[in-house]
Amino acid sequence: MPLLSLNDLHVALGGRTVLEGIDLRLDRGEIVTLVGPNGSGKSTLLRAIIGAVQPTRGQLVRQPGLTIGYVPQRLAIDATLPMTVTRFLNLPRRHPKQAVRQALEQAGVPGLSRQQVTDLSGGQFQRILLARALLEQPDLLLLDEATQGLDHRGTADFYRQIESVRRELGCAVLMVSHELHVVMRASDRVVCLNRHVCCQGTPERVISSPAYRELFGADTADTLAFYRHHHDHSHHDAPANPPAPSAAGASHLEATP
Ligand SMILES: Nc1ncnc2c1ncn2[C@@H]1O[C@H](COP(=O)(O)OP(=O)(O)OP(=O)(O)O)[C@@H](O)[C@H]1O
Repeated sequence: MPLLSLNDLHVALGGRTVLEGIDLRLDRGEIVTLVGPNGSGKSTLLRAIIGAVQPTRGQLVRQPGLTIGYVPQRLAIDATLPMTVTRFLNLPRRHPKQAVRQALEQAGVPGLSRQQVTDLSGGQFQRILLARALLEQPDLLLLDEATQGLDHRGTADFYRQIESVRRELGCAVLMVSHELHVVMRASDRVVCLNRHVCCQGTPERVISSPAYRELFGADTADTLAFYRHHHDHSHHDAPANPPAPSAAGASHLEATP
């Protein structure tokens, strides 16, 4: 049984259909990225999965006992409120000390427990939100543009952390991202959304599909291909984050550096 399956899912907000006929299945251990233009329904889809919005038609079937960790697009914290990271992670309910320590380690920020939340950098705060989601021991981790506002390095580091979380916990990850060039390396599958699912498959298949090119432009697809070249040779300056091997059977888009 899949962790989650959406069958012909429709969602209407304010009397307008924003998601239409969504069929999607998520299995344990896979990293799936949702891409799509602004307003295409990506956040709404995540919110439907956590139960914050109700489908108007279709089915959303969760594996019994499924636990979901959710990292929202943004979270406003009252800057005048003194609060340590540990205290923040224990809201709204307390967790054992060991669990908090472990979540911070898994999020890649083991040393931040006593830091004031308001003193954290943007990248550190996103890691704390990730730790908060990991406290739930999720089978499925949902990330809604979790790297918004981070620089290129911070973004790449964050996605590397997500891959390590997936390895350690064996959870599935569904993430919304606009940073396609970075996400390409970390995703097993890309789902392109524009109210309905336009196309889905391995990153290579999606960027070369006509539906994707129509939405984002052929230029974007060609630029992205550059980021996923395959190394059968060595460089003098090895990249800090070498591209992951491509999935078997994927169409091969290659650019020479
Ligand atoms: N509470 C609401 N009431 C009415 N319409 C809404 C509501 N929330 C979202 N919408 C509309 O639903 C559509 C999808 O919004 P959503 O936030 O899911 O898109 P998105 O793909 O995540 O966008 P972005 O990339 O800009 O974050 C948009 O047209 C938005 O205006």
